[in-house]
Formats: sequence, structure tokens, C-alpha cells
Amino acid sequence: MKELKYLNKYFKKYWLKLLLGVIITIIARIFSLVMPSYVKKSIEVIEDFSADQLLEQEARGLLLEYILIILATALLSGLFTFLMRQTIINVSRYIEYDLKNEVFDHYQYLNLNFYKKNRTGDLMNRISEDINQVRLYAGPAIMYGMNALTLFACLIPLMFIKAPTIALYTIAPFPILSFLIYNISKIIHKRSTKVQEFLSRLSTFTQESFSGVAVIKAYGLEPKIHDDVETLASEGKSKSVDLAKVDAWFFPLMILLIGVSNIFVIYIGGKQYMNGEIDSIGIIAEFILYVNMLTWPVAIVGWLTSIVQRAEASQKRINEFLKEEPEIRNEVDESTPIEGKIEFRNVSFTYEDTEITALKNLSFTVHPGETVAILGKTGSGKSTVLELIARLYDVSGGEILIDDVPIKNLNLFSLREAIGTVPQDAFLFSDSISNNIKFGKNNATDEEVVTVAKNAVVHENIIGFSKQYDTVLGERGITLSGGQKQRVSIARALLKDPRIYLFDDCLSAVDTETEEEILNNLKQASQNRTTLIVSHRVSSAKNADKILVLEDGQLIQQGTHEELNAIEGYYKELYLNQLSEKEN
Ligand SMILES: Nc1ncnc2c1ncn2[C@@H]1O[C@H](COP(=O)(O)OP(=O)(O)OP(=O)(O)O)[C@@H](O)[C@H]1O
Repeated sequence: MKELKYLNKYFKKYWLKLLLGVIITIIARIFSLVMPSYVKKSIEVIEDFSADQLLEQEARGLLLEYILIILATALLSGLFTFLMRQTIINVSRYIEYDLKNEVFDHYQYLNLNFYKKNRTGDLMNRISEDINQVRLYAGPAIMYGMNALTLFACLIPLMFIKAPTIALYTIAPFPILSFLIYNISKIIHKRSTKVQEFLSRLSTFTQESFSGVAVIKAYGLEPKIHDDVETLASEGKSKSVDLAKVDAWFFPLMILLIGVSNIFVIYIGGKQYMNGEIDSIGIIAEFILYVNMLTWPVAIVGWLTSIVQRAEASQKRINEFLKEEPEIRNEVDESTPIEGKIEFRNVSFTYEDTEITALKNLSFTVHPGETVAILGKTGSGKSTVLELIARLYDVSGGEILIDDVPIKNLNLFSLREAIGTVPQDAFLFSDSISNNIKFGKNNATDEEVVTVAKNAVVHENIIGFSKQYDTVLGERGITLSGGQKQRVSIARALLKDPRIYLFDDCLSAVDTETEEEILNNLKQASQNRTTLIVSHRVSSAKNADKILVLEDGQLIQQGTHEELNAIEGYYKELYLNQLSEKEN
């Protein structure tokens, strides 16, 4: 129960509703206890009538009265049971909602390293399946637990007062039932976890197959994929059959033990009646009803134990993530407006997971409003420079200053607010084109959206779609070409109108003419804005105020296009190569 203590803050938050729920539970159970004793009384009336101790008229009157009492208490018990669910189950839904929000907010607060260490499927599972297990504890387990407790507390003493010997025999099989159900629940849990694992493997596999359907078709891999799915599915099937086998024991076992208890009631009750130890046959009927009332709560005790164990395990997994602290935190409360000067002083950076040193002693300065291009072979550290400016990672050595202030002394949100990033792989959400562009500025007008789309040279493409800016992208909508995606992503950054633009090789999928047009527009749009352009093409870099050339994380050349072209080196070679490619 150590891990489940985490939920106490939520129980405190909803204590009033919970208390009300507990009181209602007790009232509902007390009303349900009335019925068996009135069934007994009704049988006694029939017995008295048969023995000529009651007139027909009197017997009819009494029977009607008892039936009405039974009906009224059953209705009241039903009403309170409804209210019980409405309070306690609702509280568990509120807790589920709060916990999901808390976990989601915490996920968002964590750094990229966390997302690299943990698989998306695992993150999803903890926020959905694990929270659901916890909800079962916070709602149904409490409700059924209270229910069972109230029944045991009221009914068992009542049974012993009414007929101690019958009571003893009636409840004797119950601990066995509870024990068996506990064990069955444990086996069910183990096997259903395995089934769940297979289901998630199967759904991951099928999802990947659908996403990669173009590759599968192009390589004619359908038969192989079919065989793989079949192997996975048949493994899953045998696990499901195993589960169904244990599942099938649950109800027969319950019915068997109810039967045993009923036989005890009839046998012992009948013997006592014949010996004159009890004066009415009605007590047997009353006890049979008690047996039926007690069976489910007794079975529930076993079920509850396994629910609590599962919730404990799930809450442990949730707590593991909630305890994770982001390495990159905002330590400055007041906002810090950004002008746009960027300075790298002997910056080194090693990725924690791969231990690759992506940057080594890198130093350069970009003044506000300047445009700097970063070139270099693949893997030379260009994207890493941009990630460090947005403080997605903290440097391993050296220092980054923005507006002459160490980056850690800036408000993290002000910093990111001041940056417009266009990443290498443009990510667009499954939403309309317009909303995708408005991502960084929700309140933008339609005119503003059109202006930035024109500057990103994607407007003509968009108006070519039948729904134009309302065209939905992604799984439910159309798929944009690589170049179109990149340009929508550029439009998104332009709309934000930030102090610093970070363009990470975002024109790689557009032809050189469109590239030129976009670069000219960007020049206009990003006037007085600091701009960093990462590229493999000299055409993207040649108009920059400064060009940095990286190799193995080190700065090997820097200068303007003219300066670098005047000396032998990587830049000149690249320029000449690309020039001859163009001419050819
Ligand atoms: N998220 C990451 N985790 C671990 N290692 C990384 C990560 N990103 C990059 N690296 C490694 O760091 C090195 C520099 O990568 P980076 O992406 O900065 O290069 P790049 O010059 O932008 O390459 P490209 O031109 O191919 O985009 C590479 O060796 C790469 O494998």
C-alpha cells in the first residue's frame, strides 16, 4: 500500500463526496437486510393460516402488508445503491481525470532525454492502462469493499442471533470461497497480463505494417507480413485460451459453494425444525436469502485483494515517472525579453545515451539581426548547435550566452518563446493546414496565415486543394509531399515572428528555384531577426552574413561566401561541386 499513499491527496480533495458515498452505502445495505426477515414472517403467516391459527382475512391483510414492506425496502435499497454508485464511482472518475492530467503535464515537463529512454508505448500504457487499474482501486474497490464490510458487520451477528448453529454451517464454506477466488484472480491477472502484452505487440506490429504499407507493397512483402502476423496472433490465441480456461472456473466455483451453503442451511435447518429446536420453517427461507446476499461480497474479498495488488503495481509504475525530474529547468521566475545575440564559448556537448561527442570547443558569435549559415558533412553537429540554442539540452562544457547572459540565467519560456524553429523532419499534426500554421500563434487572423504561406511559397499548393486552408492533414486527411510539409513548417515559424529563427535543413526537399524564392522572402520577413540556417547546399548559405563550416563537431572554417571561396577548403570544394552539378 506504500505506493497507493500517493492517492491520499486526491482522497482528501474529494473527502466529502467519499464520506457521503460511504454513508449511502451503509443505508443501502441496511434496507436490503429487511427483505429476508419479512419473507420469513410471510411464511410464518402461511404456516399459521394452515394450522388454523389465523383467519383468511387476517392472513391476506398481513401478507399484503409484508409484501408492501418488502417492495418499499427493495425500492429504497435500489435507490440508495444507485446513489452509492453515483457518488463513489464518480469520485474515482474525478481522480482518474486529475491523475491523467497530472501525469500528462509531468510528461510534458520532462526533457527529450526522458523520451529517448522510454518507449512511447510504455508512456501511453502508464497514462491509460495503469491509471485505469488505479481507478478500479479508487472507485469500485472502495465501493464493493464498503458494501461487503457493512453486510458482514450487520448480517453475520444477525444470523448468529437468529440461529447460531445454522449460521455457523452457512458461513463455513465462505472463507474457502474467498481463498479460491483470490487464487483464481491472481492466475487470471497473470494470464491476462500476458494476453495484454501480446495484444500490444500485435497492435504495434499491425500499426507499423499499415504505416509502412507503401514499402511492404513495393518490396512484395505481403506474404511474409501475413506469416508474421499469423505467428503473433496464434501465440496470442493460445494465451487467450489459457486465460479463458481459468476464467471459466470463476462462476462454477461460486455456484458450487453457494450450493454447499444452501444444502447446509436446508439440512441443518430441516433437522433443527424436526427436532423442534427452531419453531418456523420460515427461518430456512430467510437463511437461503442470506446465503445469496453474502456470496458476492465474499467472492469480492478475493477480487478486492487482487485489485489492490494490481493498483499498487500500477501506481508504482506511475510514481516512477512522477518522480523523474527534468534536467533542464526554468530557474528564473521573471520573464527575460530576448534581443537575439548568440555566443558560443568553447562549447562541447556529448549526448548522454550514445556518448557521442557532437560538439568540441565550439566558439562563434552571432549579432542580433545577423544571418548565419552552418554547413558541414552529415553528423558534423549542425543540428546539435540549434538544439543547444533552444536549450533542449544543456552543454557539457563551455558556455552559451544569449544577449551576453548565460543561457541558464534566462527564463526558459521567454527563451523558447523568442525562437521559431523549423526542424529537419517537419512534424504536422492531424489537423487542418490553417491550424497547423497557427500552432505557434493561436489568435492569428486568416490574412496573417495567408501572408506567411505566401512567403513560404506554399500558398499556391494549398489553394489547389478542394478545402484549401481547411484541408485536414495526416491519417484522416491528405498527405503532403516532403517539400510541402517543409514549407508549411516554415510558414508556422514565420507566423510566430520570433527574435531568433532556427532553420534546420528545411529546404532540402524543395527545388533550387523555389529555394531561392523562399530565401528571398525569408530575408524580407526575418529582417532584424537573428537567423541560423543549417544546410547542405551552398545556395542556402551564400547570402548569409557569416558561414560556419563544421567537421566532427569542430569549427573548421568561418567567413562570408566571398572570403571562403577565396581559400582552398571544404566550402570552396562544395561550392564548385554544386556549381558543376547545376551546370550539368
Ligand atoms: N538525439 C541524439 N541522441 C544521441 N546522439 C545524437 C542525437 N542527435 C544526434 N546525435 C549524434 O550526434 C552527432 C551530431 O549529430 P547532428 O544531428 O548534430 O549532425 P548534423 O550535422 O545535423 O547531421 P545531418 O546533416 O545529417 O543532419 C551524430 O553523430 C549523431 O549520431
